[in-house]
Amino acid sequence: MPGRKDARVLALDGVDADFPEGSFTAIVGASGSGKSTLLHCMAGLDEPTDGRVTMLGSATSEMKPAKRATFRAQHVGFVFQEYNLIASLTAAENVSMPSRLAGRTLSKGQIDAALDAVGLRHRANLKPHQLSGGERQRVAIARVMASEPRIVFADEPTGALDLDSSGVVLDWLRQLASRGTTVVMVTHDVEAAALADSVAVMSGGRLATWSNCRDAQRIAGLVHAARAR
Ligand SMILES: Nc1ncnc2c1ncn2[C@@H]1O[C@H](COP(=O)(O)OP(=O)(O)OP(=O)(O)O)[C@@H](O)[C@H]1O
Repeated sequence: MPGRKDARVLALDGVDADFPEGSFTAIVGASGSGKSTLLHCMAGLDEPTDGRVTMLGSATSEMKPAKRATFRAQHVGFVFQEYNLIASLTAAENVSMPSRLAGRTLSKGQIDAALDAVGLRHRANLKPHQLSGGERQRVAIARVMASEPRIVFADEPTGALDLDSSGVVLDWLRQLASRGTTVVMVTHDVEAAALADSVAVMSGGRLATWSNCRDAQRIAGLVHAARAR
């Protein structure tokens, strides 16, 4: 822990998981159970003190940071609650940025289509501070759509959205997986988790249960049971 050298937190403990290509997995669990840490370790945003992460056949946890960043730019998309939009760029420029970093230039038509899909074409020239929280989240989604990554990590993708927009986002994540993208989504929303192909339940830094359950109430029960264990 920063500033407290002796204090140690075991955020993840013996997690062993495989996310097949084209699968849509929800990671659920009580607050503090390690969901975001797992997502960050998988995505290479945090470095595990022990263990190994492999994506698309490459051991990304063993890559040097610069190589891992290039790998992420080429293959990975993020939909995080903090949006991670670049403040000085417009919505349209934010959408085109990952592809530019990966060495591809998007046409105006591709950028417009991605913004259209999330209902924000009319906001293309605005900067993040001129958009609402939900709109920023939708720009982050358009950005991932336009760059068509092979893997998408989503952390509470519906957290800042109203019911309608949540439905659009979840539909889109489903479609993405059906086209072969691997989607891993951390969520507290059991209704959202019920739309995934499988649900991983975390508790105390461990993966407590895997389930194919599509019933929100039963998923809530699994979270509760894992917490009680
Ligand atoms: N930078 C950090 N320093 C110290 N402890 C941390 C840090 N990040 C996370 N933790 C701890 O690690 C554990 C797992 O945290 P994590 O954020 O992964 O949980 P989570 O399941 O995503 O929680 P939430 O649903 O509340 O977002 C928690 O006990 C948390 O307090």
